[in-house]
Amino acid sequence: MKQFYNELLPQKPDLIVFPELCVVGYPPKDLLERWWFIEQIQKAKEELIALTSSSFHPGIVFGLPLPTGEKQGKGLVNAALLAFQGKIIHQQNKSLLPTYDVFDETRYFDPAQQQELVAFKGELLGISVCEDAWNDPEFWPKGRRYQLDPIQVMAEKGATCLVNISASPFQIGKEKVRFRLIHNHSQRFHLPFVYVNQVGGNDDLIFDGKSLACNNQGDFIKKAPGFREWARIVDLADQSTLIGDLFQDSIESVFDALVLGVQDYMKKCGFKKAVIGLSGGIDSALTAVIATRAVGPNNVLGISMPSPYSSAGSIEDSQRLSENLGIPFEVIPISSIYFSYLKTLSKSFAETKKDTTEENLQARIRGNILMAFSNKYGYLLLSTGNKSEMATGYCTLYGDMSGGLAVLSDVPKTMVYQIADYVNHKSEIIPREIIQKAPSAELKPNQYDQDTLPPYPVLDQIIELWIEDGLSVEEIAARGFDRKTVLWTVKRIDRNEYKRKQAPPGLKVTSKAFGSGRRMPIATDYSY
Ligand SMILES: Nc1ncnc2c1ncn2[C@@H]1O[C@H](COP(=O)(O)OP(=O)(O)OC[C@H]2O[C@@H]([n+]3cccc(C(=O)O)c3)[C@H](O)[C@@H]2O)[C@@H](O)[C@H]1O
Ligand SMILES: Nc1ncnc2c1ncn2[C@@H]1O[C@H](COP(=O)(O)OP(=O)(O)OP(=O)(O)O)[C@@H](O)[C@H]1O
Ligand SMILES: NC(=O)CC[C@H](N)C(=O)O
Repeated sequence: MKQFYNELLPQKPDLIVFPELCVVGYPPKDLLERWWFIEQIQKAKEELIALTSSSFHPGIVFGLPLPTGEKQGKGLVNAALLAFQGKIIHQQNKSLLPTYDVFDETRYFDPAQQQELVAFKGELLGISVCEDAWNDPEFWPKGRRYQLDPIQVMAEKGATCLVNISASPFQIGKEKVRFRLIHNHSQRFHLPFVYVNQVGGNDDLIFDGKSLACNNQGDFIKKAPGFREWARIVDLADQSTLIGDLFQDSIESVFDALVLGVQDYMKKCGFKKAVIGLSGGIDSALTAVIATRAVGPNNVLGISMPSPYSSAGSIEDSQRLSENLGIPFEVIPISSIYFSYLKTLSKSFAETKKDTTEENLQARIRGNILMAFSNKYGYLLLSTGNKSEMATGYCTLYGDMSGGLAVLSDVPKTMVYQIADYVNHKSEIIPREIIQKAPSAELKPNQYDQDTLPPYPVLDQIIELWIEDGLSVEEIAARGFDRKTVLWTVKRIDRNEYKRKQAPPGLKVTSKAFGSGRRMPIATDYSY
């Protein structure tokens, strides 16, 4: 923050705006329950105020948790402060505390009691915090709506300029929603609107930035690029509106989001290098591309671990992928370990037939080897399972589910292919053979995903309707899907909740990811 402040000073801005809770990151979760954490926030606040002490310096708006000093309630607010000439000249707390999906703000914060404006350099500023700008019926199709509209209150009190500081995580299609939201406010009240969003990854959430500003007609006059920190001066009287393609293509933005998610997870957790099991399949290939883009080719190790059931292509294709990416590559055959396991267990399993037990042994041997590299060299193991597999439990607990971060766990298999096509749009990075081969776990002879699962285009639509849209079995079937397939899929999704509870955290890119925003019981028995 200080660096940006100092960089912008020579351009003599009036006001510098930073995002919601920028002092602590979003969401700080139960750290907010530690008194020493709150004390550190106070120190950071004083340092930021001190930046503005010279009378030549601009004001700054920034977001942070602040104690209310009250014995009642939660005792904290999610606040926006305006500091100027070494003092706080305005505090506006957040009114609408989102408590749904990944948001849990009523657990920690008390809502604002009122909306106030602040006079600043000839303007009356209406400063709001993220969700306070989201009370627009257009965006709550299921009827959820707050009674209060803080933006309307500020406009009616006579604001001449609206500022919203946000921590709005990425999800597919959300960019357009935010644009419409801010445009609507600006046009409705004939006021300029400055919207400043966080950027960076925090665990499962990826903040894409893409801050923007409208003039008093609702025309966009500045848009920040996505997925990187950026600061520019905006003249709110500017009438030269942005035209052309305002929205980033959604597949490209999912790729960028995943890269940033991996990059920040590794940086913030102290990992320099990552390790990935390369099967010659598309999931591990795409994971390797994302990791390479995130931390550079010298920091990603690909390991091929052929078993008796691996196709010849599994090693060759992985090797070609590694060459294309410029990442180091090792081959560690697992056949002898696998046969040794079978021998060790042969007496105990003598009366039994081969089943998934033997399949899973291979996945677990690979998981063990990858974790040995993680332990020995401090690599982060990236797991490769996609959303379709995580939904249906088509993955082995303590096997291919091993790892610290599940890069694709919110990316349906059909989207994995779309992202792979995007990756290859300029030149072939993922070898064509990897994209064209039929998905196979290669854990027994002639095993293909489609022998166990419905075709991915069908499966992914059912998953979306069940998980993201919350439809019932009957509603999904009414959309033209075979009822038996729908029932099989949703039962399998429910039955595999136990696996997802033990899975590594995954990066959220859809409106409903498995993770902090979807809380389901494991032990359930209800009719569909
Ligand atoms: N409610 C519950 N709470 C806690 N634990 C529960 C449980 N229900 C079952 N379990 C346990 O879970 C075990 C079954 O889970 P698990 O051991 O994972 O094995 P399972 O799900 O039976 O088998 C894994 C399946 O995934 C396929 N696979 C594996 C690896 C990669 C890929 C791929 O294409 O990427 C596919 C593989 O071919 C097989 O069909 C049971 O033996 C039981 O111990
Ligand atoms: N032969 C192998 N060598 C190295 N890693 C493997 C191998 N087979 C499987 N894995 C690891 O286990 C994960 C699950 O792979 P699997 O081949 O079973 O199915 P998949 O979900 O179709 O993945 P992929 O598309 O990457 O093959 C792979 O992504 C990879 O990380
Ligand atoms: N931090 C917030 O208040 C985020 C909630 C808001 N609806 C968003 O996703 O942008």
